[in-house]
Amino acid sequence: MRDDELFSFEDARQRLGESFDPLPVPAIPPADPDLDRVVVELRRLRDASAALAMSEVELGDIADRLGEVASLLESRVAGPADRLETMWKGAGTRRSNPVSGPENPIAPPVDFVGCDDGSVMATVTLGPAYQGPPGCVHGGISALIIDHMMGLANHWGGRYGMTAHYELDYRSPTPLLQPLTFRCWVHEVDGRKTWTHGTIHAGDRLCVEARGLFLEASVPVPGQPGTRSTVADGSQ
Ligand SMILES: CCCCCCCC(=O)SCCNC(=O)CCNC(=O)[C@H](O)C(C)(C)COP(=O)(O)OP(=O)(O)OC[C@H]1O[C@@H](n2cnc3c(N)ncnc32)[C@H](O)[C@@H]1OP(=O)(O)O
Repeated sequence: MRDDELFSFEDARQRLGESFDPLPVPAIPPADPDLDRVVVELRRLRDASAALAMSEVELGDIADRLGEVASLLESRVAGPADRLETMWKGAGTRRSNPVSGPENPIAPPVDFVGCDDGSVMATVTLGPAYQGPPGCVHGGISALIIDHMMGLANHWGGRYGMTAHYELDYRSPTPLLQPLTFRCWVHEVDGRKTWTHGTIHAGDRLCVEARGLFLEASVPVPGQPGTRSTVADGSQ
């Protein structure tokens, strides 16, 4: 097989044959609209804070005001252990995962689309909060997004599993502040094993190639004795 064939998604669906039976992810149930608004505001703070160091802002006053809000929230929300249990109810972690979760301020967020060709695709522009080399996306952020997206591509291809092995080639710098196209697709399946590939492009330029091996597996769900999650659909 030629190297470029390893990174061709166009025949992903054909390659999967009869086993390509997309399992659409149901729409995320809406939450209290004010909850989503809170996270939108937190993301604005995240992006603004990346530029504070050289600003003219009176930072002492800002720190005091943010501290008041943080104290108010901390005194009223469940602790991390309780939250780990409740976040598996309803939409599961689809609302809280660090890549696309509307409740997670560190999620850029990334919105994914399942394509007829068997791949999953997303276009996202990342800002300075995700910087690694000057003006470029941190390599770990690229890895985070693709790993998560491979899980969705597996789901879209009728597969599931946990990442057992994952490798990336960073082919050229991945720019901040420009639209990036992420694409992932199931490359090969064998029993419990799914090999999934992914790419990031800036325009026509290839930035990252990734390969992952996923193994069918399950883990216990916090707070639900006897229940295990297969990481099949992003929630259960
Ligand atoms: C929808 C949203 C999705 C989000 C997706 C996010 C994806 C993730 O980040 S998952 C989190 C990161 N991954 C993990 O934490 C996994 C931790 N690892 C594990 O739990 C285990 O190693 C697990 C379950 C993957 C495999 O364990 P186990 O089932 O015992 O596998 P095991 O029986 O040893 O091996 C099965 C086969 O896989 C192969 N294999 C196992 N691990 C590897 C590996 N790292 N590299 C290559 N091959 C491997 C074995 O050689 C064996 O092959 P064969 O059957 O041909 O002999």
